[in-house]
Amino acid sequence: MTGLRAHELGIDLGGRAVLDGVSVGLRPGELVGLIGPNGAGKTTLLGTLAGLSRPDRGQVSLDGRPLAGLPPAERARRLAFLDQQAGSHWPLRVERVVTLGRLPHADPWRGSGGADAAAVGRAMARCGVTGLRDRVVTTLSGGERARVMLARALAVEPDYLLADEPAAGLDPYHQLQLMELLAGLAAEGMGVMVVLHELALALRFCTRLCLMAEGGAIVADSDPATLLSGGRLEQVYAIELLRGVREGQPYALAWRRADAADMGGRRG
Ligand SMILES: Nc1ncnc2c1ncn2[C@@H]1O[C@H](COP(=O)(O)OP(=O)(O)OP(=O)(O)O)[C@@H](O)[C@H]1O
Repeated sequence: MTGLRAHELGIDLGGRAVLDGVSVGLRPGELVGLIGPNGAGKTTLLGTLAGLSRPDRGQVSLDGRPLAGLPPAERARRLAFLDQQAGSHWPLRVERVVTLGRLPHADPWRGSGGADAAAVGRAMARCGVTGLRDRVVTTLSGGERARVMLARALAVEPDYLLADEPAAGLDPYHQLQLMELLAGLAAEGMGVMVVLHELALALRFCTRLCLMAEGGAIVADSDPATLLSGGRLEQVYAIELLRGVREGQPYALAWRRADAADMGGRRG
C-alpha cells in the first residue's frame, strides 16, 4: 500500500490525550492541508507522521511498513519535516544551510558530489533564494529565512514533505509563491502535507483538507469544495465565513467570530 499512513494514533501529553484515534493518509501526488484551531493537535500529528515522536497508541506506516522499523537514514531520505520554528542559530552561509539537507544522502566513502550540488542548486532556485546564497542566515528577515529552510527540506529530495505552517510570516506574494511551489511538487509526484492557518490558501491550493478539532480528532477529510459546502469549518472554528466563487473555484475568508457580540468568546 503506497503512502504514509497514521493508523488510529493516540498521543498523551501532560496527562491528557492530545491525539485520539486519528487515522489519515498521504499519497504521492497529493497536497493535503492540515487545518484546525490552535491546540487541536496539528503539529503533534505532523511530527508523529514524520517519525519524530512515537505514538502511545496506533502506528505510522510508510508504504505498508511500520515507520518505527525503518532505518533512520532511509526515513530521513524519504520524509522531510519542516519545523514551525525552523531556523539556524549558527551564522552559516545560506548555501551551507541548504546543503545540510543532503546529510541523509551522505556517503562517507565518496563525500558530497555533483548530484548533491545539483540538488542544492535546484532547491535554492525553486525557493527563490539563489541570490541569497552568500548571505549569513542569521542576518535574513523572517520570510527570507523561511524560504531558506524550505530549500533545505527540498534539497533532501524526499518522497514526502511535511511542513508545519510554512506560510506563517510570508507576505501575500510569497505565500502564493509558496503554495504554487507546493502544488508543483505534488504535481510532480511528491506527497505534501502542510499545516495552514490561512483558510483561503488552504481552500484554493490543497487537493484535500483534513480538519482537526479541539480534542485531537480529524472531523472532516475531503476535497476543499466538499468541505466548504458543509458547515463544519464554521462550526469547528466558531466563525462566520465570507464565501464566493472566483474563476469557477469556491473560496472563503474568515469574516467574524460566530460569537462576536460576546467579548469573552466561546473559544479560549
Ligand atoms: N509537551 C507537551 N506537554 C503537554 N502538553 C502539550 C505538549 N506539547 C503539546 N501539548 C498540547 O497538545 C495540544 C496540541 O498541541 P499542538 O502543538 O499539536 O497543536 P496545534 O494544532 O499544532 O496548535 P497551533 O495551531 O497553536 O500551532 C495543545 O493543547 C498543547 O498545549
